[in-house]
Amino acid sequence: MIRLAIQKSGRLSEDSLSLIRECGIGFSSASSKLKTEATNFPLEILFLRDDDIPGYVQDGVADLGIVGQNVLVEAGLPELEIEPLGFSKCRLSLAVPRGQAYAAVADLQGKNIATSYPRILGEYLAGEGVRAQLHTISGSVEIAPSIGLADAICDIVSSGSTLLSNGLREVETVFRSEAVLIANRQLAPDKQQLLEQLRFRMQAVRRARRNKYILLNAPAAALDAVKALLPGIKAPTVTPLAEEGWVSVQSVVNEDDFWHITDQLKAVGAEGILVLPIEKMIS
Ligand SMILES: Nc1ncnc2c1ncn2[C@@H]1O[C@H](COP(=O)(O)OP(=O)(O)OP(=O)(O)O)[C@@H](O)[C@H]1O
Ligand SMILES: O=P(O)(O)OC[C@H]1O[C@H](OP(=O)(O)OP(=O)(O)O)[C@H](O)[C@@H]1O
Ligand SMILES: [Mg+2]
Repeated sequence: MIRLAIQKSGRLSEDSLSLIRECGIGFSSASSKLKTEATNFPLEILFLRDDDIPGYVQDGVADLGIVGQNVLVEAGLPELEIEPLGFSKCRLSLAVPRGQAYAAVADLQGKNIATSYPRILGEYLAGEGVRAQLHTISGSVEIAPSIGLADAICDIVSSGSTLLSNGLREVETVFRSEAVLIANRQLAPDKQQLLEQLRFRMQAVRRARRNKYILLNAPAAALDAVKALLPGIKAPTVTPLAEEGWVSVQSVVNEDDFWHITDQLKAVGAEGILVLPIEKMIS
């Protein structure tokens, strides 16, 4: 049995649970339960505050964890990271009141900065040669300037709407973060094997999420152009259509390139383009 710690409730919870489910692992998740066992994989899930997860994995209380890189690095345990998971992407940024003049990070010299990330911010400012007083607070950091607690803040930003509604302006990106899988460094061989199985499934799920299955019809004369646009995993599948001079092409396309490639496919004469989600993708 391997133990995985995930956030009980917050920004990481839903995506962590869906990732485990998409790995084909079933479990019951009553919101009051702090621990559950998977029904079809030797896995126990612990539901914790995210700040506690790196320490628990380091100490072996949990074998694995899902946590934001911001929390992991702030805990001083970046070496526990083994796999980026592609969700909960955000950044740690410095922000100042909108009306306040700001040209460069040197303007923060001698200022009071409120943050929940004193280690990451401290290292960043030291790298920039700036000395400032850091005030560590554990939440609602964005209100610090308006209540006279600080001249600037450093906190998590995603859409920027929290900064906007608190009259703040983002001025520097200090750190970029996403959710990662972390693991204890001294797992017993049987747990190491379970970790590898889980990691393999997570990679297949992530690869599938990043790609789409594409089917289209094209004039045979345009086949070389279509093949060049859709190289697929190895090569696209090409089958003749019942109509002379036409072929059907099936391939895999990266989600990020999808719209751009579709425009080019239409330009070379492709028709009836169908795009389907992929459930798992094993390379
Ligand atoms: N707005 C956001 N967009 C994307 N990711 C975010 C956002 N806010 C936070 N995150 C990521 O999700 C993690 C958890 O955020 P959340 O706000 O739920 O933490 P928390 O309030 O500290 O939770 P807990 O109660 O578990 O301590 C953060 O550490 C960060 O990695
Ligand atoms: O740039 P935005 O999209 O506005 O996101 C940023 C906000 O999101 C997080 O807080 P969250 O909403 O998770 O609440 P919390 O402070 O209770 O953790 C974070 O602490 C910021 O305040
Ligand atoms: Mg927390």
